[in-house]
Amino acid sequence: MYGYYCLNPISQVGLKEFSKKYEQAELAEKADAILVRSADMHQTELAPGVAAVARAGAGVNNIPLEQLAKKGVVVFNTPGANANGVKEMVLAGMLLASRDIVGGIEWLKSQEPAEDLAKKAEKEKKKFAGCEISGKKLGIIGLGAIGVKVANAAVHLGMEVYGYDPFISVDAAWNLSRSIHHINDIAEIYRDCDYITIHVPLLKTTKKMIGKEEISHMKDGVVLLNFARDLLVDEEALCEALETGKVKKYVTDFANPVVAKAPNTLVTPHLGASTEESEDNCAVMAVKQIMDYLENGNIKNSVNYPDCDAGKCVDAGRITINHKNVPNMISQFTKTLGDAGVNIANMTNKSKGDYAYTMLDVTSPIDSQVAEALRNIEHVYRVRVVK
Ligand SMILES: NC(=O)c1ccc[n+]([C@@H]2O[C@H](COP(=O)([O-])OP(=O)(O)OC[C@H]3O[C@@H](n4cnc5c(N)ncnc54)[C@H](O)[C@@H]3O)[C@@H](O)[C@H]2O)c1
Ligand SMILES: O=C(O)[C@H](O)COP(=O)(O)O
Repeated sequence: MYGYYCLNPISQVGLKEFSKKYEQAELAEKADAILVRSADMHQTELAPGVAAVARAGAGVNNIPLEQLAKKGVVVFNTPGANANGVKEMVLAGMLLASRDIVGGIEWLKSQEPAEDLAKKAEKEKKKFAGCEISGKKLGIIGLGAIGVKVANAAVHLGMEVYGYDPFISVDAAWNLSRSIHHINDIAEIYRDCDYITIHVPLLKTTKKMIGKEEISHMKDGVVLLNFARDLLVDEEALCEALETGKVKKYVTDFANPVVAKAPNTLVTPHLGASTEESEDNCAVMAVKQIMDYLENGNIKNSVNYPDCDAGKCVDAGRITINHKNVPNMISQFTKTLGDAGVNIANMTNKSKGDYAYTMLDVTSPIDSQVAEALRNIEHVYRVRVVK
């Protein structure tokens, strides 16, 4: 039996994908795999039995990826599974920033339901008027799963769309509508766009990427949307720009004390992926990835180890090794197996940055002594006898 533990509530549709070989552990220490959404895992000490963490979602800044990689814990996410949910929120955000729809609704709620209400509303409506998004210029920073969907939808809404992503994937590029202007210099987005939306991961290199300098290059009255992570924006600089009207509206999915008291800000409580569909999609993908990893050792959509797929094991045994990406590891593995008289039928080795993963299918069952000998090799983080 395998055990899983959920650090956040995870969609039942996803959890039902677990086969009979799985049960929900009462304690995280008893689990082979952890499922998580936005819970902060940076201070969480995982038990040695935990082999995998699956983030049912995209952003992994809540997970200590390096630290877990060094313990041989593979961290997965679910790329694209909640992208449509976020896209719809971004479109709603642009519309809410363009006319004072929220203000209008609140005004009406505050009125007595008197006979002359319709007349009064006609008189007041100019206070809540605004502009249309059709014909306006939208700049998208980050053309991944979400950025591409926002770009294509905005084209259909009549916007002129400018996209910037120096690391765009081939898949994302293929999915992008041909009418999107591909921008190589982000300054063009700041200079020309009426609406700017950010869809990049929070990394050391992207933290506060929108600061005082960047805002100063933006058009007066720009609308800034942030459905990615709050720390991407220097919110002190942003508040100044909101006060002066340089930024007309800031639409963000991330509540914090700074934006909560800032003027001209529309804050939603991290709702981007909170739809039935996105929650189900993410959970299903996360669960499938965990099962394939625990049962077969295959890695798909990991963010700290390379993807590696050897299919189902048809030989007598399969052993997987998480290790540092340094010279002379494979020769030590093959020597250890060779010395123990174990014949290798198939071998796959992949690396990602400092970390590597080796899958070995062997023609005789692996005993615990051989596994222990592999564990004792320097720079080996984890050895699993999968079969
Ligand atoms: N509000 C929500 O509920 C919600 C939901 C999903 C994702 N997110 C956030 O949105 C982010 C993006 O999600 P995604 O699914 O599109 O991820 P993704 O990995 O598919 O796309 C991210 C894109 O950003 C690009 N990028 C990285 N650094 C860049 C830079 N400096 N400049 C321009 N582009 C850069 C990458 O090349 C990639 O194409 C996530 O990391 C997460 O933080 C928020
Ligand atoms: O990165 C993500 O996928 C989103 O921020 C969604 O987070 P959530 O799963 O906690 O809603």
